[in-house]
Amino acid sequence: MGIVEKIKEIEEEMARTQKNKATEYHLGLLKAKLARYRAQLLEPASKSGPAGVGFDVQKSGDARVALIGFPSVGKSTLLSKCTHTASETAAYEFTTLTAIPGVIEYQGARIQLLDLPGIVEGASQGRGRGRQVVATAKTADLILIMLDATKSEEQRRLLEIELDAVGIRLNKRKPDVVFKRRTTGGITLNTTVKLTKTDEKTIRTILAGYKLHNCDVMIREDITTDEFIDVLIGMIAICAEANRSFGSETTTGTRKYIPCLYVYNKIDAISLELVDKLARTESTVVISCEMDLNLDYLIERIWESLELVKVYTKKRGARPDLSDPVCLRKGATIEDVCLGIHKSLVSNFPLDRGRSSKFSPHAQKVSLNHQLQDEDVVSIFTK
Ligand SMILES: Nc1nc2c(ncn2[C@@H]2O[C@H](COP(=O)(O)OP(=O)(O)OP(=O)(O)O)[C@@H](O)[C@H]2O)c(=O)[nH]1
Ligand SMILES: [K+]
Ligand SMILES: [Mg+2]
Repeated sequence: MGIVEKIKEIEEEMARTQKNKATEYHLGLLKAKLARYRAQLLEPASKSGPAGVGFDVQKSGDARVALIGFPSVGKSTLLSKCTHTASETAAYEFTTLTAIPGVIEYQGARIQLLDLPGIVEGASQGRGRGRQVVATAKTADLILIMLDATKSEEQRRLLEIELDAVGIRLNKRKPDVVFKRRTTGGITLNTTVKLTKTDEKTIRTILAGYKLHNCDVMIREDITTDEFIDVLIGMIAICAEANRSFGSETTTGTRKYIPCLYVYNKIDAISLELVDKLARTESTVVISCEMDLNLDYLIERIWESLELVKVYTKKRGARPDLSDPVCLRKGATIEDVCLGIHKSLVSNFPLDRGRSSKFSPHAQKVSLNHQLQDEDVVSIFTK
């Protein structure tokens, strides 16, 4: 029996099984199996080359934003409007056949916007260039799911399914579970909160289902069985990857938690009522590329969603350089600033000295791992 049939069989059994306390444990096992088969399905085929590898476009700038959508929703039109790069646009599907990078300059940041080919249902399973597209999406700091406002609401869910299938979790936080593999000692399961949506027995069954007989698991939030399986598969993939030692973006089993904006284009062609309804939806921006509607607002929302912080650098005895900020991801440290300037700076960093402050005279000496706030001014002393 092939994997696809096995998956179908499990899905049927799950549909047949009533959901209650007595079956929870059995369902957990089925879910674990299902997730494992789906991950296998997405593994690169053994001989047919490195499927699941993204387009070979160099990352550049301070962040990468990927445009994902069905054909002809207006992805290339958007790139051509928001950046100095022209990407071919046309009324027929699959106009764009490769990844086309452009740059959005905003608030001193250089944001790479990637125009990608349109994808179709089943893209994640190797249809068309879809697999390459979704693999590229995995390398993004923000995903723009671009939708045609004149088409059915169904498109949005279909795209989410494709991204989910390659391990992309949109607008979700990674569940707080710590997992450590051991060679002996059995399973140690610790929780810091009361589990109300799953239970210890189910978790142990799932671990056994994965032949994980020796490990430490620490659960720090009230997760569901599905969430547990998801984190577990992600962690197994990371371990497998570490053993293989090639690029992290190639394995589909790993999970990536990426923020996402839903962008409805072509609002010039729908009713005002519908525009209003869509605009009120969470994480959603409505635009018209053709009529230049709301494009500035979209860029503002992109900037916000990326959560970049701007840091100014200052030479000793000089005023801070406000014209050329360094943009970093939220949570970035002094070490990241040093790495951005020159690799050797970190190794030469003598006594953990750096300074970070607002424009106040109360400069503060901080260490390499000090986290930066927006608009901090940083001076680096190597002696
Ligand atoms: N009415 C309307 N049409 C638009 C708008 N934006 C783009 N279009 C049209 O939609 C068609 C497709 O635009 P593209 O930018 O080529 O779409 P795409 O998503 O890049 O398409 P593929 O590369 O084939 O996947 C073109 O005929 C555009 O003129 C818009 O805001 N309103
Ligand atoms: K097109
Ligand atoms: Mg295009």
